[in-house]
Amino acid sequence: MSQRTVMNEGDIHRSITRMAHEIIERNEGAENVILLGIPSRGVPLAHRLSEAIEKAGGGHVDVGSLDVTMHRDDLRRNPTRAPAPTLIPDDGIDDMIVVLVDDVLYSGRTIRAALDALTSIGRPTAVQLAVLADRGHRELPIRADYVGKNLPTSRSERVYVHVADVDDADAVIIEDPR
Ligand SMILES: O=P(O)(O)OC[C@H]1O[C@H](OP(=O)(O)OP(=O)(O)O)[C@H](O)[C@@H]1O
Ligand SMILES: O=c1cc[nH]c(=O)[nH]1
Repeated sequence: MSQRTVMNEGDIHRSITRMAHEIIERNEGAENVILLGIPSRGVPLAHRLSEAIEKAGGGHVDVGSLDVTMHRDDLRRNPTRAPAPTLIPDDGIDDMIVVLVDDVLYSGRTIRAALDALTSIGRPTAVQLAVLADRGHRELPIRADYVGKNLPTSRSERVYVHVADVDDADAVIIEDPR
């Protein structure tokens, strides 16, 4: 097995800062934006994006978390996943621009489940997607609006995002089982 670090703390910080600027530019400000992190690591990343948006002059952006466990299409194959909290800002998501935040985008199935989960919560004006790492190999017609880094990978590899809030330090690592 081999591992290689493809993003370090500085790279992750710069990517989040850039994505924050892109969110502000695309939405002509961030006053109608809500960030919903997908547990587990999407949630601390959403908080960091919110801080970066505020630093970039976009003002305060609410952050919540969206658990997708019960909406997954592999629930029957893997029934032991523990649900995580869904926490929606008090004013809800109606007529807001929801930016879903996740660490890795791969098959797209987690994001499909997130879109399903959102429909029971409200009707946003638009839903956008921010991911720290896009490793390709999509199985559904889903793409990210904001990407920290595109990581060409083989299917046998696995991408691990470490965030200091949960792990020891910030890093993005590709693990090759061979
Ligand atoms: O595009 P996909 O094929 O759905 O893969 C991406 C998802 O996989 C990982 O979550 P995982 O299910 O491993 O759980 P975790 O967040 O608890 O690590 C990652 O955090 C994404 O949410
Ligand atoms: O490589 C992968 C694939 C799915 N989810 C991850 O976090 N990494």
